[in-house]
Amino acid sequence: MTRAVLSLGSNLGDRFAFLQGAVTGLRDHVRAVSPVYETAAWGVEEQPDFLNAIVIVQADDVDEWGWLAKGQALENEAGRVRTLHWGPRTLDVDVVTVDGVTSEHPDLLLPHPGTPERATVLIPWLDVEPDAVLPGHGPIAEVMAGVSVAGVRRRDDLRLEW
Ligand SMILES: Nc1ncnc2c1ncn2[C@@H]1O[C@H](COP(=O)(O)OP(=O)(O)OP(=O)(O)O)[C@@H](O)[C@H]1O
Ligand SMILES: Nc1nc2c(c(=O)[nH]1)N=C(CO)CN2
Repeated sequence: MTRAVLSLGSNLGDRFAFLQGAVTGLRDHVRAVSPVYETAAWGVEEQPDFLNAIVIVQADDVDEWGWLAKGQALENEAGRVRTLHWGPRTLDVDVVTVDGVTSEHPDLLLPHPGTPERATVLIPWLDVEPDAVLPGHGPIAEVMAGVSVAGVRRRDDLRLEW
């Protein structure tokens, strides 16, 4: 059995519908879904704001590569076109962590190396798992203490169904 933390992001088209589509696609495996956050883009800053959320999933028969494949299938279903690195996208699904698994394979780095710097991941993750630990970095509450919360706003008017 594996349990994974997935990060969802969208900043093109009907952003909320793309996040909801991903959660619906994962529904057999979903254990928790965070609130939705409106977030200023990092990386390439001249692009529309993102909606971000975290989903906790669990399954008997899905390993870390299986979670990556499910995420990529959902991105493809959302019509994602790969253009600019860190550029706009209808749907991004990152595998943040998989319990008990670390990986240095470039196609599947675990934990996802961006996590310790990204309030867009840490804030929604804290909402659903306040005691979570990021392997190699410690409790996420402590990691978050060193990260700016600027540009991250909770959207209580948006709620993902699962
Ligand atoms: N933990 C991971 N989760 C998702 N994709 C990963 C992970 N580790 C490595 N990758 C690889 O990253 C590539 C996808 O990169 P993508 O274009 O989505 O990056 P990005 O979302 O723009 O940037 P970032 O990965 O920094 O969030 C894929 O080839 C995938 O195999
Ligand atoms: N706020 C925000 N900015 C981003 C995001 C994201 O999910 N949220 N994802 C990116 C590429 O992975 C690039 N920039």
